[in-house]
Amino acid sequence: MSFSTISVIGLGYIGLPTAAAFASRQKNVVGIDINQHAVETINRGAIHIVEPELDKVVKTAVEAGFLRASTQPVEADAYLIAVPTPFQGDHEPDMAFVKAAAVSIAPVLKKGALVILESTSPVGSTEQMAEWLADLRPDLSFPQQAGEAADINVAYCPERVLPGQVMVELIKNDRVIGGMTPVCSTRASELYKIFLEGECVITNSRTAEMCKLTENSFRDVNIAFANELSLICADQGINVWELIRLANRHPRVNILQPGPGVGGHCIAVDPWFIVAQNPQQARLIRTAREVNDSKPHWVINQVKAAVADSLAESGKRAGELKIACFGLAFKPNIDDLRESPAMEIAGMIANWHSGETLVVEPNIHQLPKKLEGHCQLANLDDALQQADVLVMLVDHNEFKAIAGEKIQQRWVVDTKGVWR
Ligand SMILES: NC(=O)C1=CN([C@@H]2O[C@H](COP(=O)(O)OP(=O)(O)OC[C@H]3O[C@@H](n4cnc5c(N)ncnc54)[C@H](O)[C@@H]3O)[C@@H](O)[C@H]2O)C=CC1
Ligand SMILES: CC(=O)N[C@@H]1[C@@H](OP(=O)(O)OP(=O)(O)OC[C@H]2O[C@@H](n3ccc(=O)[nH]c3=O)[C@H](O)[C@@H]2O)O[C@H](C(=O)O)[C@@H](O)[C@@H]1O
Repeated sequence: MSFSTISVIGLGYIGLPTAAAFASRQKNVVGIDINQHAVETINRGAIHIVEPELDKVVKTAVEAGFLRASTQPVEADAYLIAVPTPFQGDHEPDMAFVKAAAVSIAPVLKKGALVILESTSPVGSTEQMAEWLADLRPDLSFPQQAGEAADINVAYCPERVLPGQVMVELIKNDRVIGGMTPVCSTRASELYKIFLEGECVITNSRTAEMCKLTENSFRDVNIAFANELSLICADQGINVWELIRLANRHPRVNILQPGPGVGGHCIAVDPWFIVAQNPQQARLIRTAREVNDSKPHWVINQVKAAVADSLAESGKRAGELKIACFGLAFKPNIDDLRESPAMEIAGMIANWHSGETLVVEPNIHQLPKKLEGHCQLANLDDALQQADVLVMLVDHNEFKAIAGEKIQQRWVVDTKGVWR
């Protein structure tokens, strides 16, 4: 069966670009979201999130009539579910959004439909989702009972785009396709081939789920290695960035970069899904999470030491001393503050410091609520002129371009090694 109507459930950083990619290939796409504001914005041909090039693709698709958004699920030939999968409690995966999405499409499912889970999910989630659907639609057969002959095909197809490059990577990256049966995989591959230039690599749903978690855990473990090195080097009086540059000259060594910690809502979250399912075996993955999560606290101690040195040198009282934090985003040149270690550090500094804490973040116009009343949003030049202690947290292009003489004679804590 061909795909004349495609429905994407969840129109956020993943769902909206995916919906727009299908619509740009002249497929009839209906995006579903529980967020009324997102739905209205998209139906105006605008976007509610920041991602380069997405605005143009959405505008064209909406104006051409191929993309529309709604809060009400519709009958479709294929459904892609891209809703959040955060953790809850002691880092347990929270599948409530996926369940709600599955429950919402169950009444409109028709024989022959394909349902794809894209949300990053623990192993077994696709089978669980198929169970939820089967319970609600006893009149239809699903792969867990009917195998290849099922009325509804179900697959897990994870997304691996990098925020900031989504519109390129969505099309170019290879895609792992984890069907519950080979027929499910074939149909899912046919669907993605509508816009995909990368390859569809077929496996089963459990392996595809684990593959997504593995990719992000791999990155987390490697960043933890760099962060651990930064602690060791600080103790040994060695410049960690020079060390990594040198070590990376080895043909088989490729160390990532240390920083203030690991942020974003993926790398700092997904490895916990493996730990939650396999706590005994996932020792390295857990430790990497702990190393990365503890980095902001180490940075705070560095800041406290710099403040003590600055006070001793200047003879000022603590309340007279100004600290400037450079960057709040979770990584360079974006405005996304989710799970950002820079935010955590700025907040901790402001709570601890009795003087003024300035924050420079060129990608936002207003301080997030958490920091309101505790810090002041300052422009780059004012912060450079006024602050006694400079804390570099995010290597935004604007900060990398600061001339060396502007930061001289100040106490500097540089978590990204850009002002060395
Ligand atoms: N953002 C990224 O770079 C990547 C995200 N992922 C994964 O993709 C999934 C989605 O992530 P994002 O798009 O970043 O999240 P997001 O938070 O930007 O968007 C999710 C959207 O789903 C909507 N939603 C929630 N429950 C719903 C429901 N029952 N029905 C309809 N809509 C509903 C929300 O209102 C929101 O607009 C997550 O599992 C995430 O881990 C995977 C790869 C990359
Ligand atoms: C394996 C991998 O590269 N996964 C990507 C990742 O996107 P995300 O933007 O979260 O990753 P990132 O650029 O590594 O940034 C995560 C965090 O790690 C930090 N970071 C990154 C690289 C590095 O050398 N040092 C470092 O400290 C960043 O500053 C940031 O705080 O997670 C995405 C996701 O799953 O949402 C995934 O689609 C992306 O392909």
